[in-house]
Amino acid sequence: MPVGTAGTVKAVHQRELKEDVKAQIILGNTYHLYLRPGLDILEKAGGLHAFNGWDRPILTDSGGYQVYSLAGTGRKINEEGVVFKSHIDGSVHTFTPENVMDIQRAIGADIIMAFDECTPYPCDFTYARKSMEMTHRWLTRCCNRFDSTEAKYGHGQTLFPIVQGSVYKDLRKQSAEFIASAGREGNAIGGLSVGEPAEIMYELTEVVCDILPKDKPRYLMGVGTPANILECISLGVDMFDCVMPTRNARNGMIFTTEGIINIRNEKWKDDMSPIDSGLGGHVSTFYSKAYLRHLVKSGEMLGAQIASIHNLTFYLWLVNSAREKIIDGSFASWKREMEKKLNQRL
Ligand SMILES: Nc1nc2c(CCNCC3CCCCC3)c3[nH]c(NCCc4ccccc4)nc3cc2c(=O)[nH]1
Repeated sequence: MPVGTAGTVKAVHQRELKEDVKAQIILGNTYHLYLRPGLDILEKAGGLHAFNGWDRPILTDSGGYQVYSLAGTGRKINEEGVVFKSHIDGSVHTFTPENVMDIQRAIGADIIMAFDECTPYPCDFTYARKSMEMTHRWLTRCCNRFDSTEAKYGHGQTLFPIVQGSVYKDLRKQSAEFIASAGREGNAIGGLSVGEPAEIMYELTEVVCDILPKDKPRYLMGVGTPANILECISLGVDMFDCVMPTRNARNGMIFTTEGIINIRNEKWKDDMSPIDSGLGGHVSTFYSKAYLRHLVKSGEMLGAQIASIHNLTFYLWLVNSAREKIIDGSFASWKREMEKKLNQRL
């Protein structure tokens, strides 16, 4: 799911997202959109879909993680919620389980994330248990608020709860059972991809996926590299979001079907071959490596646009290919073949 922050997937038009990248769900950012442009503008527009013109599903995160990672110092967490200072103008705000439900309803997200605490890593068992238990109490408050309010713009909205428990198996099992018992349309796995080794992330993802209901989508938040994604698909994950394809594109890290390219590297200076002839989509075959390198080195906006569309097209190609291989029963062997290339630096 391509990540947007301020109501846009950076440097990419909706038409390109639909026609080139072939994206379905994109992410919006509750923390950012609440601060700017603000709910009054979004409501006047008729919601985020009307505002940015994306007529497919939008998922918004609940803002807790963004406060944790963006507002940094100025925040204080207590049972009520999180008090934080805007990174834009320093104004003080409070997010609670109740008001982030209202905020995400007002944004008009199709998939609304529960208000949780992403437990920092590393932390001791007691801290992780207390943090998980608060996330569970907050989930109950989210469900009560969500179930007693209506969608604002005529289209349905659904709430996904989020499993926590840090890196402790017993807590992860407890949290997965509690989240599953909420009986929602989809379930998310949080508190991972926060600095823990990949093997730990895989082990806990497997533990949680084995407990969450098989007939509901499972969303692993904030993951990840192409290799992480293939491994987690094999463990049972259906949905992913990561800033990597777009953020890394802007500094020249290009994912291709043959391996990873740092386009700023001298070696691509006179390579007139397409960015990635193994990938469908316009930009990957229309533009050369040398041209993209030149644009990125020159800081040209078109460089960020081409690299972002290409990387997103690659990520969507990877997961669509994985789906096809699962259906025709060849996923395990295809994954082994792909893994040789995914980590290869060209
Ligand atoms: N509620 C919630 N969100 C989480 C997120 C944010 C997911 N992306 C939202 C999206 C909304 C729109 C704006 C962008 C973000 C996570 N991201 C990561 N790792 C990222 C690790 C990473 C990977 C590559 C580059 C930077 C950071 N772990 C996460 C855990 C949680 C969690 O427990 N609870």
